[in-house]
Amino acid sequence: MMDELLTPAEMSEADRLAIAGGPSNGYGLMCRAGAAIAAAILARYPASRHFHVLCGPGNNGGDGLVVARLLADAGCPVTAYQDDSPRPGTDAAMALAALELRTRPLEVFYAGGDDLVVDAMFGAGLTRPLQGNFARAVERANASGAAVLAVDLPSGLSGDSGQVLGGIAIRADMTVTFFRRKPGHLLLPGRSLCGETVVADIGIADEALTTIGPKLWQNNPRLWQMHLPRPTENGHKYSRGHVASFSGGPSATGAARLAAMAAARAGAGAVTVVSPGSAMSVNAAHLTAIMLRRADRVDELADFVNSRKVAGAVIGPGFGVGEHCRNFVSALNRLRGEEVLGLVLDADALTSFEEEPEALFALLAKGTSSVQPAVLTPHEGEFGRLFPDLAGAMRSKVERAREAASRCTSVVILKGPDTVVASPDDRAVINAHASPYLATAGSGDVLAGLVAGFLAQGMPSFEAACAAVWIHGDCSLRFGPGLTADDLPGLIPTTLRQLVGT
Ligand SMILES: NC(=O)C1=CN([C@@H]2O[C@H](COP(=O)(O)OP(=O)(O)OC[C@H]3O[C@@H](n4cnc5c(N)ncnc54)[C@H](OP(=O)(O)O)[C@@H]3O)[C@@H](O)[C@H]2O)[C@@H](O)CC1
Ligand SMILES: Nc1ncnc2c1ncn2[C@@H]1O[C@H](COP(=O)(O)OP(=O)(O)O)[C@@H](O)[C@H]1O
Ligand SMILES: [K+]
Repeated sequence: MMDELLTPAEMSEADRLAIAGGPSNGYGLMCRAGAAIAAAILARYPASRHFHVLCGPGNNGGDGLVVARLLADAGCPVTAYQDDSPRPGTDAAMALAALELRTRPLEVFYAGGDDLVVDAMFGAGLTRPLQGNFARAVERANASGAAVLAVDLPSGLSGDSGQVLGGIAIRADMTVTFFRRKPGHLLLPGRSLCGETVVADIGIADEALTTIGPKLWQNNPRLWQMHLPRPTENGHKYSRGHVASFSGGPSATGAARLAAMAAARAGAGAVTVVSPGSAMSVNAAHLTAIMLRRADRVDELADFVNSRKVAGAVIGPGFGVGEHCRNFVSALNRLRGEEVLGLVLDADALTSFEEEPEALFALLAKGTSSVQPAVLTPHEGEFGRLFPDLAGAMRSKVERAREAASRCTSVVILKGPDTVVASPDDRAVINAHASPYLATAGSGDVLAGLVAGFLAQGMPSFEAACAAVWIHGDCSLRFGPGLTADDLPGLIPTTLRQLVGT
């Protein structure tokens, strides 16, 4: 499985283990890395007019020096640029010694539109913003119109967070990294700076992963496909999971219906929109397969959940912010682990706790391991209301989601173009399988309903959340332009059929 993501620190541990286990030493790995890059260049950009290799002072630069040597050996017109020679005794110093070309200073670098620029300035070891000749070389490369291939990571980009340190980074057409992808290849803006990312095998054995024990993956069906619910031959509608989706008042009912339809398409055998009395007639006018039940008070809610075997609940979309919402959330949470298998809190159910997030965290911290964690589905705005100190881009989105999941003892789906799903047990995924056409009103309601549909069928919370995010994204990719949230539930069956069969 290639879905593990390694932080730069974990990658350097993988390098260390590979070197300790032999047969390659550090220079051997560097030569393999350089060979993989040169092969990619000759396969993709063989007709470039000139090959410019920008080298930094560390091992990323060392990879570049190997590339320059191999391109020259292949008869390509190549210039290598480097300001400071690598420290004596390092692998990069060996790469420089093996290069028969004389390197040129970075300040003379200039590329034309038909050239190829190989960015080997900085990779995993970037510690501070690019300045001086490095920053100017990045500007010239980005403005040149030449194709740009980045070694390991575009220079200026943090492999940990996907953030650009200091505002300037290489914009690559292709990035070749080694062994496994890094979070920065998938998190934004990193993903859009990498271009196509290719992972090269440089001879590091997969066993290194056993020692490192990474807990971050690229979201992919391989991680959760075996947990997807399948109906049993002798099942009935309630044994397939009954989901309750909670509606707001008469002018805010659509969101709960979108979530309800998504839960039904996820395979829940029965789905009920639970509505305040004031919105019963609006909801009734728009529902057919989905059932309808009135509940204005907590005792009515509890009565319904207990009598109708509700296994999953989604509350928040269009529900309304305030005390009534807090009361319903805490009533549902009391039932979580008893009647209700799974609870999804979205939108207003999160915002309602803006003034007292600790109260929500205390509610959700159910002690017994037999109770599935709740699933929270904030976008960045809602996330900032519950976790103000974790808002903003100062820390990696993965770290922020993980910290949030631990605080609220729940699975957190931190939505956006690079949605992160984090579990309180520290597992996390980054999702890159989605179309920007998902940025349309109501698509988050569909996602929340999908999660509830899977939870009601007994799927574990983390896997249910990851599956819902990927399937939601897959639907958007298949539909493309013109997508509205109303289209999404109807797209779910085709994706599901590919994952579970007929
Ligand atoms: N390990 C292995 O065996 C293998 C590793 N491989 C390759 O190694 C790469 C990682 O190498 P690396 O650790 O040497 O880091 P790298 O990205 O070259 O930068 C470190 C140097 O840059 C400097 N520096 C940092 N930021 C700076 C700035 N803004 N402006 C100026 N200077 C700055 C920093 O200086 P310092 O911060 O220490 O002052 C240090 O000198 C990895 O991406 C992959 O390509 C492959 O060959 C496979 C085998
Ligand atoms: N640029 C994008 N690329 C991919 N997915 C996106 C993008 N922007 C938003 N999304 C996804 O669309 C959904 C929007 O949800 P949300 O913000 O709650 O909207 P709403 O409240 O209108 O339903 C989330 O699943 C989010 O991850
Ligand atoms: K680089």
